[in-house]
Amino acid sequence: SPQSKSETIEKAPKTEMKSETVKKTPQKITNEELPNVSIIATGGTIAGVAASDTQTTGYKAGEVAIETLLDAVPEVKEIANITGTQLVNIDSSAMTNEILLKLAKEVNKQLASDSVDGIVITHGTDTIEETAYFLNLVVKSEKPVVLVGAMRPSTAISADGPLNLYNAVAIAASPDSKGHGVMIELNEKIGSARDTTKLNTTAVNSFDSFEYGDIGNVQGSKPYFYNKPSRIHTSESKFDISNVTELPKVEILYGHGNDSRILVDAAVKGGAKGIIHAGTGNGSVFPETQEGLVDAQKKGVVIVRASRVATGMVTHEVTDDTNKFVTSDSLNPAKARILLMLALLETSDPVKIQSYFDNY
Ligand SMILES: NC(=O)C[C@H](N)C(=O)O
Repeated sequence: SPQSKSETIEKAPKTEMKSETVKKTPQKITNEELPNVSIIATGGTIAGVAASDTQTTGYKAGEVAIETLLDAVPEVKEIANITGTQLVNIDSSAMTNEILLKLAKEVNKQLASDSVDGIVITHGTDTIEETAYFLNLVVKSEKPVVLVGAMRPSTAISADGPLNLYNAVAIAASPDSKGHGVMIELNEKIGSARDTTKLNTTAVNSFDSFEYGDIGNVQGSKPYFYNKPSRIHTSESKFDISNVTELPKVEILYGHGNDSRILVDAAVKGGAKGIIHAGTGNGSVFPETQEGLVDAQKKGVVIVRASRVATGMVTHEVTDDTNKFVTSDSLNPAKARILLMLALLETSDPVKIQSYFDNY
């Protein structure tokens, strides 16, 4: 079960693992001249430990604490004053709505302070895109928030965590990064929270925003930006979780041939307030499942037609108006679930909810 440990590190620990270049280049700039970056650690493979340095699967994610992550990359102290908080230490497949709310409140609290210029969140890659999109919708600040993970555990040969973490700090420390919404950094790429997704189960270059493009990249301690997300995010977003203690239950159902309504009925019985249907093609639904969804909608459950296909939008059809269904635009089912949970805090009117899907 997720550990809930909260602590603040005033100074990053000294480490033995320094490169020669770092040793020979004493810092000339005083700490007061450096931006202040807060790192919030939540676990993941970036904090994962394997039995040997050649083991890159079957390891335990969310094992080492933030101090150890920083030990591996002491160079971050040359580009920012670092403070650290260990929020939880979990494999991100175990992410809960409770932790999402706790994290969002912590981020908003820290960003409200003049002593924080940007935030880096270390996170497992399995659900990093959902957490990033959630924060993109509820963070009330223009300051940079960067989520970072790794595909190889911290103990692996050529672990990708240290450079990813260094690059994430470089992004969070730069004034150029303001106003881009929440970002995801892996593999020197800067992706938007809305459009970046995991594309490969194990490869280091797993993350991409393949349909709409990355927003930038980071090279030599500096972010370079080329695109700005045009959908509503952060300060402009209407979603406010400051007084929210629980998110509505939303289930995702995966469409397929020879489907049935069994899982739709189970979701309704289980108390779902919303259902994301990851349909075939352009969000198509198997006939019996469709009947189940129409019945669920009549009971007040909000139905969103999304797609199990990796790219493209689900178009809104006249039949959706008749059925009172919402369509997901170009959000994948996992991200559609995040938006629907927040939308349901406001309303259960499908027309209103459709307008959120069209704009966020
Ligand atoms: N690469 C990773 O971080 C995967 C891991 N299962 C996690 O999401 O925590």
